[in-house]
Amino acid sequence: MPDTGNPDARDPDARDPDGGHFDLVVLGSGTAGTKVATTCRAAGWSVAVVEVRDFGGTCALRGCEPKKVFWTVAEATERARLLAPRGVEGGSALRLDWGAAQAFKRSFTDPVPENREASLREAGIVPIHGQPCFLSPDTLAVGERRLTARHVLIATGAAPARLPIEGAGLLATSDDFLALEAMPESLVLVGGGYIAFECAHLAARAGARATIIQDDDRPLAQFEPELVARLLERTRALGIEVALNCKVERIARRGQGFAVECGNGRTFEGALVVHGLGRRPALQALGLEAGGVATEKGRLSLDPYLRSTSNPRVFAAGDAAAQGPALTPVASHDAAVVARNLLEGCHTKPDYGVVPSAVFTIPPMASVGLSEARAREDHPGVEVRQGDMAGYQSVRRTGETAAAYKLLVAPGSGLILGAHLLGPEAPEVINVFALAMRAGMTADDLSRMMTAYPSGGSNIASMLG
Ligand SMILES: Cc1cc2nc3c(=O)[nH]c(=O)nc-3n(C[C@H](O)[C@H](O)[C@H](O)COP(=O)(O)OP(=O)(O)OC[C@H]3O[C@@H](n4cnc5c(N)ncnc54)[C@H](O)[C@@H]3O)c2cc1C
Ligand SMILES: NC(=O)c1ccc[n+]([C@@H]2O[C@H](COP(=O)([O-])OP(=O)(O)OC[C@H]3O[C@@H](n4cnc5c(N)ncnc54)[C@H](O)[C@@H]3O)[C@@H](O)[C@H]2O)c1
Repeated sequence: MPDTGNPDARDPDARDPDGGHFDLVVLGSGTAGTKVATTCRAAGWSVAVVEVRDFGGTCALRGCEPKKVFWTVAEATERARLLAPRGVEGGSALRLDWGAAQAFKRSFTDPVPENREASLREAGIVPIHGQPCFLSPDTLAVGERRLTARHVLIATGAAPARLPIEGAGLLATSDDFLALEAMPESLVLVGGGYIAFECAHLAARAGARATIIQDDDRPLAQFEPELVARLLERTRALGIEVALNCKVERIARRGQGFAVECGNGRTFEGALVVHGLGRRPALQALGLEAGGVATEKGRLSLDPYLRSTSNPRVFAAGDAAAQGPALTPVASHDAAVVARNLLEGCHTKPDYGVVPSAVFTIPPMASVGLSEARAREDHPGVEVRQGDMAGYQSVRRTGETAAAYKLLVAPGSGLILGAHLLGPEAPEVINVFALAMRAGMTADDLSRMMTAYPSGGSNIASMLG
């Protein structure tokens, strides 16, 4: 450990095994917490990270990473199936083997807690297991242990939103879904957002009968309606039922499985019912009142620098802060902002202007920047360039039939305001649009850019016309 001249930094754990004073106590070891902890530690601060579950956070253990492992296997299966009549002999008989994919997933997730904890220790950070609870504005209890802190970072992530209906306790979570050893023969996904669509697409490829229930007529409302409509068509063609305008009112056990009853009289049955109703900041049991940390409607009250409005020693980042979309790159961005504000004084605000995101269905859908509706409000006369891509060679050679784009270009300046893509390479190609937007490139600049050919990126010039 480098000698920083700060006595707390030498080894706070050894100095006071039952507690200790730290420059920074971080609550949560996910993307946001780990990045702030390591950045401040590298600057010589004494840092502890308190984690109530395994070290590693949602993305690495129960979110993006394990989901993308399953997606990669499912996508390979689907690709082979689609290309079966075009030369992949035996492709139509292929199916996702969930048990084998689960074992593959665990080869990624199982080592994470030990590795994350070891790398924190190596950096000179003190990892602490347990549930932290504020006792006062600068003191926390973790079991019997007492920690005092110059600063506290709340990076506890999010948890499934509470559903105030009878039988809500019967809902499985995305954690449970991603931990399944075998895929049940049927499942109902309540909510029509990222989690429901991603899980339903995986489940269908593993042979399950999947039903998505959405309370209104706008599933995946963060994405463009035309692209969502195309994805819905493709989703239904896979045999996934998508029930719109169905508000769940009661969940009950029925036989070996469950019945989900909706306000409009419809009932859906499945061996498993999965929560996909949104996630909220995980702030329970933190003793925020004792810490003088104000909340409003279940969210932390933060200033533009991600600092508590009521306790200036406390900051928040990522899903717990809930200032930007609940996504890993946002957690990472928040963390960089908070670390700067802690180390250099509060001058930096987060910038959520260019946040690319993808829903990992098969085919996937991706988006960055403004929606058409928003662009029309903010930029009257916005140019909308849109079209179907099913006939593009890069799409045709995958066998995929659902592919489309919508690009929004500012009138006059020609700047790209938003890009929305559906199709096999959407999550990769969207990053090119994100880069162009971040760099302030115009649509003309971008269409003049050389791209490797043939690739998903080489479609950009055609899309821009
Ligand atoms: C199924 C799923 C799939 C996802 N897929 C994607 C994706 O493909 N791309 C993407 O960008 N985003 C995805 N996300 C969102 C992404 O995972 C989160 O936005 C990101 O992990 C947030 O990081 P964070 O550091 O804020 O919180 P987290 O990673 O959730 O870390 C919070 C940590 O705090 C701990 N904690 C909770 N309460 C306490 C407490 N009281 N005390 C101490 N510790 C506590 C938790 O155990 C956790 O380790 C997905 C989310 C889910 C659920
Ligand atoms: N690929 C990714 O980046 C990814 C994947 C998974 C999760 N996430 C993150 O996690 C968050 C949570 O995911 P999620 O899918 O749970 O939430 P979500 O916000 O994406 O979707 C929730 C859906 O449930 C619907 N809904 C709400 N109440 C309902 C009710 N009573 N009955 C029926 N439908 C109802 C909403 O209208 C919405 O369509 C996402 O918003 C996203 O930020 C990201």
